[in-house]
Amino acid sequence: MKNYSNVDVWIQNANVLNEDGQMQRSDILIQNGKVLAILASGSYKAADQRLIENGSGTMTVYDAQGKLVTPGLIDMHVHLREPGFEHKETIESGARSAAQGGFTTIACMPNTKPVTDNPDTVKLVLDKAKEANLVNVLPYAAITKNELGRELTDFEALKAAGAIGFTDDGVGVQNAQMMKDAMTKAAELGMPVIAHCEDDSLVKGLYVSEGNFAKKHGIKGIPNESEAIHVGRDVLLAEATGVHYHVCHVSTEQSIRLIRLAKSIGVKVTAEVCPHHLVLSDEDIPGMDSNWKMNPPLRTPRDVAACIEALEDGTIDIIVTDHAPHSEEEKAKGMQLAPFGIVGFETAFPLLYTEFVKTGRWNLDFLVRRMTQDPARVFGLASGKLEVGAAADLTVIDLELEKAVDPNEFASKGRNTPFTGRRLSGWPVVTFVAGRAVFGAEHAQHVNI
Ligand SMILES: NC(=O)N[C@@H](CC(=O)O)C(=O)O
Ligand SMILES: [Zn+2]
Ligand SMILES: [Zn+2]
Repeated sequence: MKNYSNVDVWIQNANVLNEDGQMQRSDILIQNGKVLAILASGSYKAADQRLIENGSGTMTVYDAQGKLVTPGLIDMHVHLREPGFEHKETIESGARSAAQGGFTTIACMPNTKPVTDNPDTVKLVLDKAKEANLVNVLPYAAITKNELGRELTDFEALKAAGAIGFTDDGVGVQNAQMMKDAMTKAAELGMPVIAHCEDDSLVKGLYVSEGNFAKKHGIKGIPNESEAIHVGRDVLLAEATGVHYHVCHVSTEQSIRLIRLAKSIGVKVTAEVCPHHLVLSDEDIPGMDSNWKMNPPLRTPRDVAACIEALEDGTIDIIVTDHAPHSEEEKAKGMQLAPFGIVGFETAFPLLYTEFVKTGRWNLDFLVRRMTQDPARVFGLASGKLEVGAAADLTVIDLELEKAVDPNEFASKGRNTPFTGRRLSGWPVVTFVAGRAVFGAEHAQHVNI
């Protein structure tokens, strides 16, 4: 046993998933924000005793009491709304909400006001995130100025300012030449293009998908092709340009078919799916309630099944929330007029744990990987794994804790969720970023040794 000295944080009795997906009762030692050691529980006591005898500094001790400790969750698609829409969310409130949901790294979309289409706004986002001092915030920058699809932004300058990829999320890039130019430029810079896939001409004024809900209410629905047409166009352009092309919030069987084909011939394409598109279909929508309105819309049960299978077979790589807060006034405008979007940080893990792991469909390890090391792999991040030397970004999850979703408990300013009242288990209880508890700190006890 090595004599570990100057330990800042000692997490005792953590259940950690090892490389083979097996649970191991472990103690985690943290020093200077990094994982110093992962030891079999019980084995650190003696060393601690020596520390006590030496009488060195202050250590934070947290007894996980057998709770699951995972690498901090990563969410590569979120809306923080600042600058410009601070009444919906701020970087501070969004980061707090992320931490409460167990996320330690989040990548925020540029559909702010001003749009994050210039280096100053990228810097502002990074500065505000630093000020909030909660979770790691990675900004995306827009593909086109003001996300209007007319003129490319300055990719070099945006990359230099700290943007991690380019996307016009919120709208699709309608012009194929524009998308091809963007991909060519991004490929030169070694940056990914992240696409919200939606053909405007097929969705004008529509707000639910073409399915039984639309039929029942006698309204015209959004067809699946509106998404898949862009996916098909873009995988061809990705093949031609060699760019890393990432598909946002995949929701249809047709898109999945195209992504599967593109992957099979070696196109550099990756894809994400949101918890709501794995758990809900249009047939679950209870009525004209805007908390069930999001883009892409909830699709048919057949699409939901296709999304689940695609995640399982690797066609879809990662899970993201697309956390999209809106104010109560905005959402009160009714199904037709309210903005698209639902919040996602604080229900994502418990929802998927309850629906897929507790039911026996997925191993716990599968779910955790899709929310940690897979997003890190897809976007080339250093985080996502619990290992010695890595940043101590960790999430403590109480798999036994069961409670109903109560939006009043959200740290987000947004309350717009279709999951109110749903009983879920597997709630994050403490979130550490670089060894500091940014959520649930009250459970991490300080002792002087
Ligand atoms: N997903 C949504 O329904 N809304 C997002 C935009 C988007 O992700 O396309 C938003 O910004 O509100
Ligand atoms: Zn989108
Ligand atoms: Zn989005």
